[in-house]
Amino acid sequence: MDTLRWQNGQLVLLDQTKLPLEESYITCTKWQDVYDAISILAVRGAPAIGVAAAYGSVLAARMLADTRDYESTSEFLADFSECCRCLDEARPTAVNLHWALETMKAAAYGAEEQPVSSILQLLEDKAKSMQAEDVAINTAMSEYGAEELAAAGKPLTILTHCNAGALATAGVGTALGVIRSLHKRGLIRMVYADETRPLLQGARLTVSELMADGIPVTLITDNMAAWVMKTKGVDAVVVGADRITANGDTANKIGTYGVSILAKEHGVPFYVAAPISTFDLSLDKGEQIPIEERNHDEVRSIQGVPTALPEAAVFNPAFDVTPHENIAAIFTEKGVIRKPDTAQVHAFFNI
Ligand SMILES: CSC[C@H]1O[C@H](OP(=O)(O)O)[C@H](O)[C@@H]1O
Repeated sequence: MDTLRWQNGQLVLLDQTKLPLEESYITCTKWQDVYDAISILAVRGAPAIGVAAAYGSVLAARMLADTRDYESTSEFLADFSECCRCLDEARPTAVNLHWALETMKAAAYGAEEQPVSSILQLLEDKAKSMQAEDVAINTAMSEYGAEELAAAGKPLTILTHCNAGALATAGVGTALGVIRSLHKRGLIRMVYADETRPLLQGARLTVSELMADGIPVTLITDNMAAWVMKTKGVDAVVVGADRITANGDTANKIGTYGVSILAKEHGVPFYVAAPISTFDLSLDKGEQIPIEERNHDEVRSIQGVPTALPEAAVFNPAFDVTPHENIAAIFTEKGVIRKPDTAQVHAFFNI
């Protein structure tokens, strides 16, 4: 199952809202299709959202060129930027969406002396290279993370939250990439996967990914994490990320912050695996990260089956922020940031 693939000038997305019981695909022929797919989490996960948006911008560029005979490239670029701005509004927290669209805009403006037809091909090539690069990024990050955790010298029991796997990226995943690499080394005893309410990315996606790879995994409900840490010998927590600020504060799926506190209480090291593109160094600390709030019916139901009265008041933040003090290390494709804080992050980025 490909999370996403560019096929005959169209973006084909695995519809993750239907997994794990149904494998169906959404074919995006215009950028608005990509916007919709991102907003309903048919495609999800920071890196995958970025790559999908990059292809969405290619669809936008083609639509503009097909519907108007531009007198100047600058007019085309202005309209293209507006489409990118609209795509950028699909979801607010994962910075990879913004990073990817800024990258595509920079590529387009870097060729503003060229005719529109050349820019169309350049944008398609750029989106394809972004997808290929994410594959390599995942692999490099996974090795750095596995190397760090292999130092324990024994098979490990890992707890993870949400899905930071192949379904969240173009490659093997971030947190699940580290777990896959550890498994290849014979260093996974068990993975405990939080179901991750309300949308159950852990139960629906992480468990099925790891089972498909023959990696031992046990599904737990989110409220079991503390007891599992206390009674099951969890050696480490490894999660993904959606946005990391300059001091190492990390936004990730709602519930991650609580897991980090439980980990601290039980003396379990807490790790984040994320690509460089997930860092937002324009923000000094996590309280500045925009937190997406989603439809209240996601909390009043499970997979569409009502579990609360329709009038029940609801709070539905899709993410929370783990303070850098709770994070033992951040694994990236360029290396490991241990005990992340502003000084460590700046040193890592040579700022
Ligand atoms: C590899 S990033 C995955 C990251 O994205 C998920 O959020 P969502 O499913 O809402 O896109 C979750 O925070 C994961 O850790």
